[in-house]
Amino acid sequence: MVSLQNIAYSYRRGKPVLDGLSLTLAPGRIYGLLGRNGTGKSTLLYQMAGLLFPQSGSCTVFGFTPMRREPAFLQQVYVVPEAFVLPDLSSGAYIRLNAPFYPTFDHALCSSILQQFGIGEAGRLNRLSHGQQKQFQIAFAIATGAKLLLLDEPTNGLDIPSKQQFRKVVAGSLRNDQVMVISTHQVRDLDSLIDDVLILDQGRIVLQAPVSRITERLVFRKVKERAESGKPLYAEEALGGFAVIARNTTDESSRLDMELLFNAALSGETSILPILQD
Ligand SMILES: Nc1ncnc2c1ncn2[C@@H]1O[C@H](COP(=O)(O)OP(=O)(O)OP(=O)(O)O)[C@@H](O)[C@H]1O
Repeated sequence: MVSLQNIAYSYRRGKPVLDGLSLTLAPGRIYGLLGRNGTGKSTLLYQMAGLLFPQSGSCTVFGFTPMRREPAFLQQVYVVPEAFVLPDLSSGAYIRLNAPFYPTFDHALCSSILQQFGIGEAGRLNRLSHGQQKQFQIAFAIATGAKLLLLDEPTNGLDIPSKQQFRKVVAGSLRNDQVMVISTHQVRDLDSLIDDVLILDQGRIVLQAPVSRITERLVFRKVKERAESGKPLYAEEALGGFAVIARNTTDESSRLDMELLFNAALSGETSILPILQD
């Protein structure tokens, strides 16, 4: 269990990035952390990882306080940062040097994911392309078996087949005692991968809801005329008509349009968020 209570954090005085943020994450789930550029998604991930310390409030991760940075905690958390530099080492040498920090590291799983990404025979890591370096980092992260996996914009730099591969690898490898948080502002990349949506805005989580609850209570439709959907809760122009969100009053089954939900949640439209509350 990951629990953040009333966290505040600012880099510069008077400019809070996190401002009274509370959040609880359960094992066995993949959370999609969405937010505009610069809203504080990375800052939030770093609080959970013990890389930044809350200025007020409390954070606990599987019973540990991340800011204490105890070795037993650090073995159980892995962050793939948005930007990183890999050393001038072969993948095998990198794994031999770094895997021992993670007692649950699974070498067979690491090789299998690297194969799936098509970089099984990777040469020197610093000579791989940016996208391939990202794939290597994702494979290493999953293979650590860490109970908290934090992926910051993991699909940035991946081409379309690699994004599909990423979704397949992640969906197929999470154990039910692990929590994964994937931050992105490219909301479509998380389609059909995540269990729960988290939206961060103005220092707080403005929406936390399982995808199942969202599609139970709301319907997402494409219509030619705005009026076709009765009185939608939210509508925006889309190719050939409108994309709309309406209340699901007839157990209609529709596919979550994450981008539309994200736009609706941040549009100032106040009727949608209360409908999705627990
Ligand atoms: N080291 C730093 N010093 C000062 N300000 C910072 C620092 N790191 C981030 N910020 C500021 O904090 C805010 C949140 O940044 P953060 O990187 O957490 O956002 P983000 O949601 O991850 O953004 P993006 O989607 O663009 O990656 C931004 O306004 C950013 O300029």
